[in-house]
Amino acid sequence: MKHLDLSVNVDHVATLRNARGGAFPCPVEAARIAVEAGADGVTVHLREDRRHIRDRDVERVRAEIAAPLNFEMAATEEMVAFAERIRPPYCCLVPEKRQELTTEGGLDVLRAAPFLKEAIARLRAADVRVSIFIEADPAQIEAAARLGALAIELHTGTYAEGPVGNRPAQLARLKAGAEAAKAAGLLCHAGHGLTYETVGPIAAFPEVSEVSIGHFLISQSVFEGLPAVVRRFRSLIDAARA
Ligand SMILES: CC(=O)[C@@H](O)[C@H](O)COP(=O)(O)O
Ligand SMILES: NCC(=O)COP(=O)(O)O
Repeated sequence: MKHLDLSVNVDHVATLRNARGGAFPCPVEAARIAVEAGADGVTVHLREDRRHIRDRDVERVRAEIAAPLNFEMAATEEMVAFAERIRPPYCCLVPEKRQELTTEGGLDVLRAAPFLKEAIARLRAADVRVSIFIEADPAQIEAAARLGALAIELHTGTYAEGPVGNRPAQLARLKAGAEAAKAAGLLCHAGHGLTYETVGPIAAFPEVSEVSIGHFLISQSVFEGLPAVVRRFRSLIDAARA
């Protein structure tokens, strides 16, 4: 089966750095180490409140890291203008709520503000490939295609973080979403909450071409070291793909 890209999300290296307000650990250095260990790309989410990744981190990842940057952001005027300036190869539009601990669900494309369409058009004009973080709902996926997205990223959080007994049903829902993306002519990415235990069944979907993994991967690095964790994810993904 075709190679599946692993994009490593370094947001929570910045969370640790910001806990003491200093310069370490550095998310750009983490990105460099992850790529050296076999990551195909780097993901960062610049939140409106800058709680972890900051503007300078994104600029430095873009300028200093050879692997493609997947820039996650809310579809706001501020973020679109930022993306137009740094022109990341990939941009993933995500819903954002100031009080949430992490992203709580997919972007509701059917009810999205009119600005979403303008945001996608402006990003495309800046040569940015746009994906939308979305629930595995065929109606949402078809709407994403109509808006001009190149890809969707299936929200895997409900599968990965929910009760183990619900996983077969959640996987069936995600698989149908992956098939709907393919039928709509969209690339299919997946991510949120994935771990060693939950990545395999998602990587086994032939429609999925990229997974982005952050919180568990960075947390586990405290115990195993970042290169070892990236290598282990790489081999779990490759095994599921074989
Ligand atoms: C879109 C997605 O699932 C995650 O990348 C999420 O945006 C992570 O955000 P935090 O790193 O702030 O939890
Ligand atoms: N898009 C998902 C992502 O970048 C990482 O999500 P998580 O593994 O931190 O939940």
